[in-house]
Amino acid sequence: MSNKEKILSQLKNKLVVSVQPVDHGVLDNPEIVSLLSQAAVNGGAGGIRIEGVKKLECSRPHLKVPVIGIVKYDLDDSPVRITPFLEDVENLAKAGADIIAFDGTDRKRPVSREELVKAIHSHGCLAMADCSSPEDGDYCASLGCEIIGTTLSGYTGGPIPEQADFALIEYFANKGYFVMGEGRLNTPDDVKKAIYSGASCVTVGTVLTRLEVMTEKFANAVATSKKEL
Ligand SMILES: CC(=O)N[C@H](C=O)[C@@H](O)[C@H](O)[C@H](O)COP(=O)(O)O
Repeated sequence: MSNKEKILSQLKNKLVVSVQPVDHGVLDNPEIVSLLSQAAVNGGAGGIRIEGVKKLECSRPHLKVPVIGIVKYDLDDSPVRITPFLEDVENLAKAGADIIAFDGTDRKRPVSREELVKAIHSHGCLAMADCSSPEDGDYCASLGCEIIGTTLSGYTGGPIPEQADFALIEYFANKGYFVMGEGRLNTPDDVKKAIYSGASCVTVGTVLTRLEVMTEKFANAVATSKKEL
């Protein structure tokens, strides 16, 4: 079995946990990301997604499951945030990523999607395209991306929908892609629906690893249902 087949078979029908604590929050550091990742694996995660080279470096030695690496930026001249540069591909690969995910959308970007995929493959990693639409997925699949994700559906303009994009999962699955259902999968039922829609595996982030975001939801629920003393 090739390395590529091995990694895809390890991920098939598995939960990936995206361990991306709130930016600049108290949990946003490499040791904590490493511990959260290990806890996620202990709870049954079959893969981990990590943002940042240092965090990946620190977590990798403790993880026996496939690791998806990304680096995120807020650029002045491009809306693309996820792994826009070639040097990040190199650094993520050196830090031990098995898979490198990048923004697979057709938007203004510093480096073309073709160049990114080539670089990811040249480092022996699998390429995952974070897509927003059927066109993104079809194009990135034609470039040889091994994993097509719904990660960016709902995040390229307009209001963010409540629900995950199950229709996009189904579209990609019908094309025969290895599909990562990702984005707004917030409950075990969402995850089941994603798999039934054809996802090969799923990624869950915010509800598991952004403690401040989730706490705020509960705190608001309490605050808005206060009874008079
Ligand atoms: C749109 C974007 O930048 N998504 C990011 C990609 O890395 C993360 O912020 C998400 O947490 C991740 O995709 C998992 O999704 P959710 O947190 O909804 O389970």
